[in-house]
Amino acid sequence: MLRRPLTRLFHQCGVQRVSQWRACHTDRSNEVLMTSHRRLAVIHDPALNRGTAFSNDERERLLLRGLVPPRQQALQFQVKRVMETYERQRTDLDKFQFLSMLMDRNTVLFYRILVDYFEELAPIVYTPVVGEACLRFHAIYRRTRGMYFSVEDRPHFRTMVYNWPKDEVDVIVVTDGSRVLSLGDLGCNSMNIPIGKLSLYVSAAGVSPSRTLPIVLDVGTDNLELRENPLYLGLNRPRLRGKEYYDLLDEWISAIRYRWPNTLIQFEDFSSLEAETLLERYRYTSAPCFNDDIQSTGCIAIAALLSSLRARGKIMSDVRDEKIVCVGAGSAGIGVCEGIIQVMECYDMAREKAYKNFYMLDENGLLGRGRQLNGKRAEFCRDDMEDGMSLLEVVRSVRPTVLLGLSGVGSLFTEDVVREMAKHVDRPVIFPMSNPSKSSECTPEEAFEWTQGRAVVATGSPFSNVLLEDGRVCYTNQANNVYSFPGLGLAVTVARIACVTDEMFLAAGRHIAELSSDEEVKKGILFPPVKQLREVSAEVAAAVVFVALEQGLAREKLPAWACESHESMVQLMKQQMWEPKYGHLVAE
Ligand SMILES: NC(=O)c1ccc[n+]([C@@H]2O[C@H](COP(=O)([O-])OP(=O)(O)OC[C@H]3O[C@@H](n4cnc5c(N)ncnc54)[C@H](O)[C@@H]3O)[C@@H](O)[C@H]2O)c1
Ligand SMILES: O=C(O)C[C@H](O)C(=O)O
Ligand SMILES: [Mg+2]
Repeated sequence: MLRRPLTRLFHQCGVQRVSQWRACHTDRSNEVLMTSHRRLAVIHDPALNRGTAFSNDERERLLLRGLVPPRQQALQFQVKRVMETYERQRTDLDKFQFLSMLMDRNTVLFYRILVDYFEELAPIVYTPVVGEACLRFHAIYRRTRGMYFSVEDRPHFRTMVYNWPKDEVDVIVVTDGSRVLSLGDLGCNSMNIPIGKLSLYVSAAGVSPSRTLPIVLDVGTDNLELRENPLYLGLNRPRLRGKEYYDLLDEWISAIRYRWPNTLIQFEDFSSLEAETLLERYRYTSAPCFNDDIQSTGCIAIAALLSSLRARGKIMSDVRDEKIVCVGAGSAGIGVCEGIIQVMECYDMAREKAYKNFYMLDENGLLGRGRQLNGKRAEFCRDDMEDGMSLLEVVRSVRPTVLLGLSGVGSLFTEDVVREMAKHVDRPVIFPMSNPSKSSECTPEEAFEWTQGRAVVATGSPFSNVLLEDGRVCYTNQANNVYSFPGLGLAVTVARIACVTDEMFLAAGRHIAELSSDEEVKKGILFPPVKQLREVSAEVAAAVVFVALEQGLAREKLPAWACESHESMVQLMKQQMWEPKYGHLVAE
């Protein structure tokens, strides 16, 4: 395990331990809601609303008699009705809208169906359909959710944060909409991204929905088509850049920290330069924050790669022998490759040597001799190869074992490229990780067809398994950061982790790689399917908490029984998960 100077981290993050396991942490699944609302105000509050499920007693106390149909229905029948209507929606965007409206109406019912039908619904509320919903946000907008902080709101951020009605916020997901999936600058239309990510914190890791806050920073957009559209809901101005941009971010983070000093902040879909700069600016100087596209994507790539070693009958330390071609040198590509370098370091490989295992390409081809780049990117330039070589040339000359796609450009892994790779390796590892689906560098079907089913495949967006002509089933995996951020959020919330470190993502990635059985892995199933994400999140959370304990960053004193083993910690994490069910509703 890599180590950082912990005393410095401890000091910078202002860690203060609490001495007691707080009683309020004993059972998050069974929330008690208190309300002074009565009559329609109850029904119109999605956190309180139970639709037809209000009990007679609740109808009496909250003055609801006559305001809802007489027959009382259990949650399971509401689920049945909602799912029947959902199935009748014609397009994916209709389904997205239907679910958004349900989310606005009844929190418990929305999350009940999301948890129960996760595999079917996650691709709608999250990748890939959320991308389409962002493109159309201005056209399909119905009701506000979350908060917007715009250039024009400066210098009022410190007062604005008090407009949010909750004193307790566990997780914020924030974007400035500058790089939404591979769809480019979508400005204020990006709000569905934080909403979608947070709905996965709740459904996949049991973070309480009332303690989440989606935020868009409207710093303008350079998307002229949007700006000129009269229905666009963001500011009609070019994107703020340079010092003014960072000043705005400083004001925003200071306002957030003023009201919610411990809240986890997830930076999402910022364009690469800003993503990397903001991460370095805030990671050790303010309370917990991380960049999902860099760190969390690194985590799932680590998991997929290590698990693929098992699939190929190798041992984990063989990671040092991988030859990795990564197409895409944005923050996601760099985050993934840096994550894999950390794994190589765990197996005693010197960092300088580890860089030699990588061949990175951007839109100008291979990062080779003479390429002028700064920071981490410069480390990946190959002095021993000509700059700008094409992907096919690189694959031909390098004979890679692993091909990563983080370019945001669909179909870059052409038949020539994949067949060339497959000539030299028995089981080519092919991870087209770009989102949404149409930006996938190749489809699993193509990867399996061009390698006669020998490839080990993981994609960013969900794809089905593939049936080859000879009757063999080839398994695909979704290498998406959704395997990591919800569990991390649960860990930070429960253990009140002061600072999110790379070691936490590393431990989580290594752990996810162990979750599938040998039999599954041999078939190419690299980790459990998304429908088991709640279990995976508990595993991830436990792995993260142990790193936090080791690094002295857990401020909550956790019960001794939970710290005894990984399994006990998983049990604690499961206990802490919010469950979508109608709990106690107390009339104040
Ligand atoms: N699977 C996941 O969990 C996950 C997580 C984060 C990001 N992503 C995806 O990764 C992609 C990239 O994200 P980013 O933030 O790094 O974006 P980015 O725009 O900063 O980076 C894209 C990189 O690809 C390069 N590129 C563009 N066209 C190319 C071409 N034709 N050939 C080779 N390289 C080319 C660019 O030069 C740049 O280096 C997006 O599609 C995003 O959705 C996936
Ligand atoms: O949103 C996703 O599906 C993954 C990732 O955060 C991305 O930006 O593509
Ligand atoms: Mg993202």
